[in-house]
Amino acid sequence: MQFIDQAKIEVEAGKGGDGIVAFRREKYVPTGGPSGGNGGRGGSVFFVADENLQTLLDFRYNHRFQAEKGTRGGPNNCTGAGGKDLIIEVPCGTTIYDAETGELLGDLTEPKQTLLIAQGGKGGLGNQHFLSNRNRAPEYALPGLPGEIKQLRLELKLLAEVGIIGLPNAGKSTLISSLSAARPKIADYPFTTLIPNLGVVRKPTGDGTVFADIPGLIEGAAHGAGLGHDFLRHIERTRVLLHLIDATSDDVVRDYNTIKEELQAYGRGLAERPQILALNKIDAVDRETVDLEALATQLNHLSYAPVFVISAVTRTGLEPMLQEIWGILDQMKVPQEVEVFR
Ligand SMILES: Nc1nc2c(ncn2[C@@H]2O[C@H](COP(=O)(O)OP(=O)(O)OP(=O)(O)O)[C@@H](O)[C@H]2O)c(=O)[nH]1
Ligand SMILES: [Mg+2]
Repeated sequence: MQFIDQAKIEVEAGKGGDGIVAFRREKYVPTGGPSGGNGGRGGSVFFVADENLQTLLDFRYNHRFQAEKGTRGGPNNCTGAGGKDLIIEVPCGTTIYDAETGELLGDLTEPKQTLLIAQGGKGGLGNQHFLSNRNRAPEYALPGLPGEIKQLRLELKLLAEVGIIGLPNAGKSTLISSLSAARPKIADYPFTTLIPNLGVVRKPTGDGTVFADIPGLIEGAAHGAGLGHDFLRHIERTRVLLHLIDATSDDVVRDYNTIKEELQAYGRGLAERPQILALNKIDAVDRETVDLEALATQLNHLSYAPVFVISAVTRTGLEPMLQEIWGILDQMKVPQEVEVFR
């Protein structure tokens, strides 16, 4: 499922260091020549594509980026130190526009791909540079030039990795808001008028993973009922399905099967996508009359998928469920080692 994540930032390259006015002062040399060094170059700003980043979430908290200034020139013709370049890491697939003109500045698609975005200012020339036959003692030097400043708009097509599915009212929207505090700013994807909820959930490693709450799954969705086709097409691009089932329903097995049949009817491998089940709303279940353990076991036998019992409202049981999801996603990233028999 694709969405567009956006961020607006300002980058400023470092100003060049000023050139200085100085003269040689040596023993027995009454009037030494000019010796003011040039200023150092200001640091530039670069973008680098990083395959471990998934979203532009970090830019929501950090809008302004500045590279280091160059330092002033020194006496004895010493050139000032250059400012350090600033490297900004962005997810692969980030497109960078000039926010003022709308001009496309670059598209970072490959890991480690680099783009110079704002050039550091040149250092100013020291007075030694202005020595001439006519002026043996120039009293002036040039200031460093300012670094480029740019207002940028970053755009990234987000891929939701985890799709939350289930019947209406199962608690999908509630779950996504319990799992994720921050939400990316989303521009709607052209072919749907309803925007599924997106949430970015942080892994223990700090990376963001995009979860999408996919509404509109009802009986007959695979044949186009409701918004079925559109949403099922979205799910095709997620890697793990989190199937939410209302534990207070009078027949959780029927509910599970309804969605399962829709996935099967749609085909294209959806029914075979790694899936985990979660019996939701356990806070509202009357434990006297409902045996949750037995229900979970029954669903597990039906689906061969891990089953968790959770409450999206009280946030019970969410942690182990997330652990399972991270495990599945990690396994999909790392190619399994293959044993070779000779
Ligand atoms: N007691 C309890 N109620 C819950 C829980 N999760 C969701 N609900 C309630 O269930 C109702 C439906 O929740 P939603 O999150 O809107 O469900 P949904 O799956 O997004 O529904 P649709 O968008 O219509 O498909 C709301 O009244 C929620 O407050 C839970 O863990 N416990
Ligand atoms: Mg909803």
